[in-house]
Amino acid sequence: MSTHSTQSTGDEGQTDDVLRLEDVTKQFGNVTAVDNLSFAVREGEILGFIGPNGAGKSTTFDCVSGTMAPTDGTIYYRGEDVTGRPQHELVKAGIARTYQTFRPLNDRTVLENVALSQVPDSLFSRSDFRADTEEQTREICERVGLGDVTSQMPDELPHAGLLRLEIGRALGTEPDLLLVDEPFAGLTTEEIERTADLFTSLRDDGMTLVVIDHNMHGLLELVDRVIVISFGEKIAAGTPAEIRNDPTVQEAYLGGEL
Ligand SMILES: Nc1ncnc2c1ncn2[C@@H]1O[C@H](COP(=O)(O)OP(=O)(O)OP(=O)(O)O)[C@@H](O)[C@H]1O
Repeated sequence: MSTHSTQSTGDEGQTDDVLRLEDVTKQFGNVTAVDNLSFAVREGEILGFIGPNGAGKSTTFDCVSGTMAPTDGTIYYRGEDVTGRPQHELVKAGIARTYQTFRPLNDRTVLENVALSQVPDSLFSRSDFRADTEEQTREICERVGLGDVTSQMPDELPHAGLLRLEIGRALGTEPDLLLVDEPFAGLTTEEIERTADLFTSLRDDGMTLVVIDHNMHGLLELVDRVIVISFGEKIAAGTPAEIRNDPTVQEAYLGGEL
């Protein structure tokens, strides 16, 4: 992971970009889900990526993480053009994501779920499961708050536990850049605080995060900077305070309080 750098506002002229999208468009037939979208993610920041329902946030994550290729535009990761690369290559390069709908392996324990998320090259030595893999897996389980339930099955976990497992599986790939899709949905206020603390600690260790969420209070408390999209287009970028008071953003949310 990389060293945390000093934050600043705005979106232009930075040289410490981890990720840069240039004019990215994604169409599904006649639907333009992402429309000529450009923005950068800086080393060591927690970036909020928000917008109303259907604005194109998850589709942007899909394009960045290699779940699908954009129709047009370019995605740079650490200066390299990675547009349209398959997900397994991007995972190896250091990009991980979580999904709104959790995707655990339901017939595997918590420990096995996290172990199996690790990049296959590092998982086995010949045919043996490496001892250091298990140690690392247990450390990840501890880190996400699942240290006491490593032998449980996913269906025994409460919603917050499944979220932690989703994050643990992403951490198993040892990402530099973690894309988190709506982590706070369905969590209590206390669980939101604990999850936000986990993200902050990951950032403090040098990871860069992009977080989508509709819980504005939780998100704006957490992030360093925010990009707002509506109908696939960027409509605002700034600090949480700037975004809270931005009339364009308030209008996009149909008068909803930010
Ligand atoms: N696979 C698909 N096929 C067709 N249309 C799609 C597909 N995926 C997304 N869309 C459409 O693209 C648009 C953007 O969807 P997306 O899920 O990216 O929005 P979002 O901002 O993540 O929304 P939400 O906050 O509700 O999760 C929507 O109009 C959606 O219906």
